[in-house]
Amino acid sequence: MSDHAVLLDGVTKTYGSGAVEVAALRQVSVGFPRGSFTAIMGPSGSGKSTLLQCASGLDRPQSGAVRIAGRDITRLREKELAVLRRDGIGVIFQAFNLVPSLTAWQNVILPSRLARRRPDPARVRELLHRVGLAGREKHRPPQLSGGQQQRVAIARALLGRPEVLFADEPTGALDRGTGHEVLALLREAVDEFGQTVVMVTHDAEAAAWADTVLFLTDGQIVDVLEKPSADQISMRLGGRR
Ligand SMILES: Nc1ncnc2c1ncn2[C@@H]1O[C@H](COP(=O)(O)OP(=O)(O)OP(=O)(O)O)[C@@H](O)[C@H]1O
Repeated sequence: MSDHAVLLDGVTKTYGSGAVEVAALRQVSVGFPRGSFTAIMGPSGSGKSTLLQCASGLDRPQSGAVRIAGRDITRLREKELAVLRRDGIGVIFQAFNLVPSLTAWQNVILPSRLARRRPDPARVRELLHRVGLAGREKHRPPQLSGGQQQRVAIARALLGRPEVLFADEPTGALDRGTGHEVLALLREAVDEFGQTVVMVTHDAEAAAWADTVLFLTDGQIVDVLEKPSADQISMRLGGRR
């Protein structure tokens, strides 16, 4: 058994064809060790979201393999992939995918219920509290701001303690305090529960919570920093903060 929770091997993803063809990922090979926290950074359009989409099985690459728990998910049938995505993978993406007719609480526990698990109400309460939604449990998504909806999605992704958590800009829409709490929750998922977190971010301070920071440019990994400080990350990004 590999000690990688997720392994990409020669992953290539191209959008469009002919004159409008864009190579979003070019032969990307990278492993995310079990129980590690990785941040992915890079300029706009460098392929960060595409990497998360392919790694989480939301999109299929043209070539290459994506192994989760040793299985190449690019070869799974839709039904098998849906089960893996429900039970083993948590996603925190900008498209929140909340059910508008359900309350925040009901949205958080929905995947567990679909998987026939019985969520612990104390844990649901704690998660909603820590993402700053105490008192909002009965609100439905249309009654919540965009950032609050995203926090419901974060609590939902954390509740099932999936092996792997993919997060695309999880703190982008949050104030500093709530962003800090969300990063602490992701760090705790790794340190206390051995989960694997892969997070795309533009923010050097957020990336400094990770064990490893990967830099993408033009669909390729061009640099890797281990345990960098926010200042080292900013310097690598060219002094911008
Ligand atoms: N559905 C699509 N159709 C066509 N091109 C796409 C599609 N999705 C992404 N691309 C292109 O693929 C490249 C990589 O996009 P991606 O969204 O992965 O970049 P990113 O690094 O996440 O950018 P950002 O930081 O702006 O979110 C870009 O050139 C983008 O225009």
